[in-house]
Amino acid sequence: MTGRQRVALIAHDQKKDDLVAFAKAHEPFLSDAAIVATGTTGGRVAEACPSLDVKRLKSGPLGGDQQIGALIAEGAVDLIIFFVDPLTPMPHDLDVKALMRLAIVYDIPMALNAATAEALLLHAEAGLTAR
Ligand SMILES: O=C(CO)COP(=O)(O)O
Repeated sequence: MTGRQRVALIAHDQKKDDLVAFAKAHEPFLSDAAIVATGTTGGRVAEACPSLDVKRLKSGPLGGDQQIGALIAEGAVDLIIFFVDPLTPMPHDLDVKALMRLAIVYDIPMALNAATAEALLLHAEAGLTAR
């Protein structure tokens, strides 16, 4: 993949600390990327990592997952890091499922937990195409 990577960052509430730590650990790579994030996640990441270019969308339960889904459909996302909380029921579970479905439809690399996110960014940082 060439050019500036377009990375979507999303985390459920119980996973936000983990995603912030992940973003800090990968700040050099992410500071070269154009980042979109759901509202609260984006605020947390931008606060912790001032060097990052983070575009904040709506909060997840208010449509943020659907906005990211729309960006996927438009071909505007190269990589998705989504730290999912599998233990808490969500009012917007259908939106989360729809986002994941579109990532599969368009074959966009998507990490749903920290271990996969590490692997995906190692790959991207090595300059390898992620797909
Ligand atoms: O709910 C989310 C993803 O489903 C995340 O939304 P926030 O980043 O606004 O908390």
